[in-house]
Amino acid sequence: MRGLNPGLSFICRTTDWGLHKFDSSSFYLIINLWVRDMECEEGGEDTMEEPLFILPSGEVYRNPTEVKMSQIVLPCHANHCGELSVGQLLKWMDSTACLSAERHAGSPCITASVDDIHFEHTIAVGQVVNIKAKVNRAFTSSMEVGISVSCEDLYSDSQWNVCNAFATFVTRRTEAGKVQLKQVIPQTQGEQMEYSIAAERRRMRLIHAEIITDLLSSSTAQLGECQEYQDAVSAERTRVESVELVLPPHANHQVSTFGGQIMAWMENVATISACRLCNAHPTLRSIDMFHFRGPSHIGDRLVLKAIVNNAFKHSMEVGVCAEAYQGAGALRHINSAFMTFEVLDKGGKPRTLPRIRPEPVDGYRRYKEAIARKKIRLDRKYIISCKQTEVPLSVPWDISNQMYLSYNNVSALKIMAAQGNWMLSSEKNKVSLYTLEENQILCFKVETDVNVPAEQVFHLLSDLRRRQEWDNHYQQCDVIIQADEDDTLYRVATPCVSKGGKGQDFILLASRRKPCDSRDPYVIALRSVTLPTHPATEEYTRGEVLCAGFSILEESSGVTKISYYNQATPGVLPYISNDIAGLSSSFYGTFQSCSKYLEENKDSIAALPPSEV
Ligand SMILES: CCCC(=O)SCCNC(=O)CCNC(=O)[C@H](O)C(C)(C)COP(=O)(O)OP(=O)(O)OC[C@H]1O[C@@H](n2cnc3c(N)ncnc32)[C@H](O)[C@@H]1OP(=O)(O)O
Repeated sequence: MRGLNPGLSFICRTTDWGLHKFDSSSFYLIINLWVRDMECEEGGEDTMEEPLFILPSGEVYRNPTEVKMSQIVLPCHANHCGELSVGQLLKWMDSTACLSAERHAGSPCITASVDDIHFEHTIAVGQVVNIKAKVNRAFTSSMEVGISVSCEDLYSDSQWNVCNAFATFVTRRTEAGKVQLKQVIPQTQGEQMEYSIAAERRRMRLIHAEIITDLLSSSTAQLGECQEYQDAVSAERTRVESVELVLPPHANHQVSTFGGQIMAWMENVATISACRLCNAHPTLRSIDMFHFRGPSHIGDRLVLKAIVNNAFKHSMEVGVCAEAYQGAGALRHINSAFMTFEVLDKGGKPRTLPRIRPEPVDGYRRYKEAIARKKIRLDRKYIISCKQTEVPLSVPWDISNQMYLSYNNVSALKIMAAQGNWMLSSEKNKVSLYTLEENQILCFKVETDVNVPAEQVFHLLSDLRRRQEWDNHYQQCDVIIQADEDDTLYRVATPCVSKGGKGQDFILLASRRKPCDSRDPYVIALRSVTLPTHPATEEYTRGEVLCAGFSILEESSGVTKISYYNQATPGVLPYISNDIAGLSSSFYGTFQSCSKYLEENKDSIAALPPSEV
């Protein structure tokens, strides 16, 4: 039963609403879900496949935008080590994703960007590459396409994941102007989840360049002088410049330069550059976002430049840039990316790399920026790539991981909200309490309708300082840092629940999001973070929240559904006591005072100028 003692009674300490308890029906639910979870793992099911979804007509549902490509890796697709060249893989990924985008749009589409990609495995000649792409969400003229790549060994009948990527495609403008794409209607739970998180990924994508620039300028300023290493390789030695004439075979079906071909050329020069540092075969591990800044056409000369920006113990960062010109025309910036390489020994372990000696001025800048980007990448890996259950409760917050922490905060809440197997536990005065256990985490959802427009509910609930006005579990709430317009760090203190005991305090990151379109809810996500300026004190027990928050959706004019979510982690489950009545009455009481407060104050919120709502 994985740490669960059926004889124990349970008390769950949730962030906001004090101590809550469960009854035996909840306990039965927890056990059942746990057992189901274990059976899945032991059965060794293919985790890459979504379960079949049967339509009311009895037919098996298949996403209408889904496109699949399978390719046997031949020697002509491979490098001299017999591994599929990543450039070739990028071409196949781009084509598959473009066909999916065009299936949704019904018109020609171009690649605008491809988010960061991390390659888990190399693929050998003779193995099969299976690529699957589908449109997760359409915005105005752009859409996010999710791409999954797996490798299949036909002789051993085994499959494994190679990478996942998200690409943004844009429909070509017509003479009438920008095209408005039709919406994607998610059908399965997986599609619902991707649809919901796509909005958050888009937000991050569009601010990515600006945020990274700010981060680099603040963090490189803190770095001291470059370290001098004996036997370091001069960065100049790794510089590569190569030109390609864009010929008809390099064009896509719309007669502009095929995006996959540009990425493949970039990967080629980056590999040469990496090889010059280590004099060995480098393996590409990850690529930081490709952004296609402008088009290129047949007859263009594409100038590709690469250089090793910095080499660390086991990895190096190569900067690559693609520029185009026609005849005597000026250079146009087409694309830039950063690629991380490793050199593997015979046992597949990363080898120690030679260090780099940068050139003065620009070389130093690139060297320092590579250190800052490495930290950002590690933070990203730690926060985003970890499974939710592996992320420690409180992650240290700092300016360099702010973007990924707030992404993680919002997406974790959206993932919880998109779960389809919530079970109604109890209902009272139109407030419903649901429970769900996933991956050893017990989740709660409390839902009610209020006669207040969603925007006003959002305004009131997203300022945690105002919560004391309706929630007596919030004793004190102060803003510590206003990270940006939508992300705030608070310290919240709650009163003690037992006689003579201590109160609890929390350091919370609150991330608020307005809807991307009318089908989206307003979201207020909360999670614990740690801040060196706010350590735990003697006076309070430091409490932690893995994932909590509100989803606020206007169902009809002036009627809004408020859903409050919270998670209890395995760590607190053993302390949970067997009394759902306590849990329910606390949730009901708090929710009712919240609804009452909203309805009483809606006029004062409505009177606020639009900029403040
Ligand atoms: C067979 C594979 C397909 C191919 O080979 S395509 C060839 C390679 N790709 C290219 O040549 C594209 C070159 N880039 C361009 O033409 C332009 O930059 C591009 C993508 C049209 C965007 O131009 P803009 O002037 O920014 O146009 P816009 O402001 O109206 O925006 C249009 C929609 O694009 C989105 N967008 C712009 N930059 C982005 C980015 N970095 N990442 C993700 N999305 C991005 C933007 O949000 C807008 O979306 P929406 O219309 O609001 O839904």
